[in-house]
Amino acid sequence: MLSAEKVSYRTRQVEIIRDISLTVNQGEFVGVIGPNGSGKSTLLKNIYKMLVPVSGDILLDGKSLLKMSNRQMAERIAVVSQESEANFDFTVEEVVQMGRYPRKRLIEAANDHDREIVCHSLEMVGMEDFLERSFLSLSGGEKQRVLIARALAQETEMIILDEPTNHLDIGSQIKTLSLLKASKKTVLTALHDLSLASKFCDRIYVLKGGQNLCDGRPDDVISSALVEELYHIHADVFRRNEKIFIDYD
Ligand SMILES: Nc1ncnc2c1ncn2[C@@H]1O[C@H](COP(=O)(O)OP(=O)(O)OP(=O)(O)O)[C@@H](O)[C@H]1O
Repeated sequence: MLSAEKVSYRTRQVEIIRDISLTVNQGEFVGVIGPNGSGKSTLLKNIYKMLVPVSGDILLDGKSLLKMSNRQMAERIAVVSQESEANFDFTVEEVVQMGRYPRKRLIEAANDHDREIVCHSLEMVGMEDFLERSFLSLSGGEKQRVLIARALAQETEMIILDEPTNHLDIGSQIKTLSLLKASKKTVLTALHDLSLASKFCDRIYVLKGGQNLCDGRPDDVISSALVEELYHIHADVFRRNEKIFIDYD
C-alpha cells in the first residue's frame, strides 16, 4: 500500500500543496482530479520523488519512500510523467528498453527475455509496428503510448501516471485506461476528464487550491455542485445503471 501523509510542498516564494493525505491500496485504481493549477502534478511529483516535500512523508508498505534509493523505488513503481522525455534520438525499442534498467545490473545488455517484454508491452499499447522508429519522429499520442509501454515493461506492481490521456484520441484514451485497469496493477493517476475518472477509478481525490477538497468513490463525489465549485460551470450529473453521465451547459 502507498500512502501520502500530510504532504506539503512549497517553493521559496509560494506554497503549492498543503497537508495532502492519500492512500492507494493494492490493486486499486485511484484518480486525482482538480482544475488546472490545483496541485495534481506537484502532489504526484512529491510521491514519485521528483520533488521533496517540505513536510509529511510518503510510505510504501509502511516504509518511507523518501529513504529508498531511486532504483529500489523503480523496482516497485513505474512513472509516466508529463515531462517531455528524451531529447536524444532513441528508437522506440530503446525507449521501452529503458523500462528494463531497474531489473538489470549496470551495463548488462538486454537479453531475449527483455526483448520479449519490450515487444509485448508495445503490443499492449498498439505500437508494435513502431519498434525501429525514432522516438522524436512520433506524434504526441504515439509518444505517450510508447511511454506507457515503457512503464509496463518495468513490470512493477504499481504505476503512477500524470495525465496519461493527454494527446490521446478518445479511442486511445479508453484503450489505455482499460489496459491499465485490466493489468490489475495498482494505479494512481491524475485525470482531467470526469467521465473517464468515474468510469475507471475505484476512488478519486479532488484537489482545489493545493488542498484535498474531498475524496471517495466517484459515484459519491462527482456532482453538479462539485463541477460548479471546481470549474465554475454548470453541469447536470445523471446516474443510471451505476454509471455517471455529465452534461455540461
Ligand atoms: N516551481 C514553481 N514555482 C512557482 N509556482 C509553481 C512551481 N511549480 C508549480 N507551481 C504552481 O503551482 C500550481 C500547481 O501546479 P501543478 O502543476 O501541480 O498543477 P496541476 O493541478 O497539475 O495543473 P494542470 O491541470 O494544469 O496540469 C500552479 O499554479 C503552478 O503554476
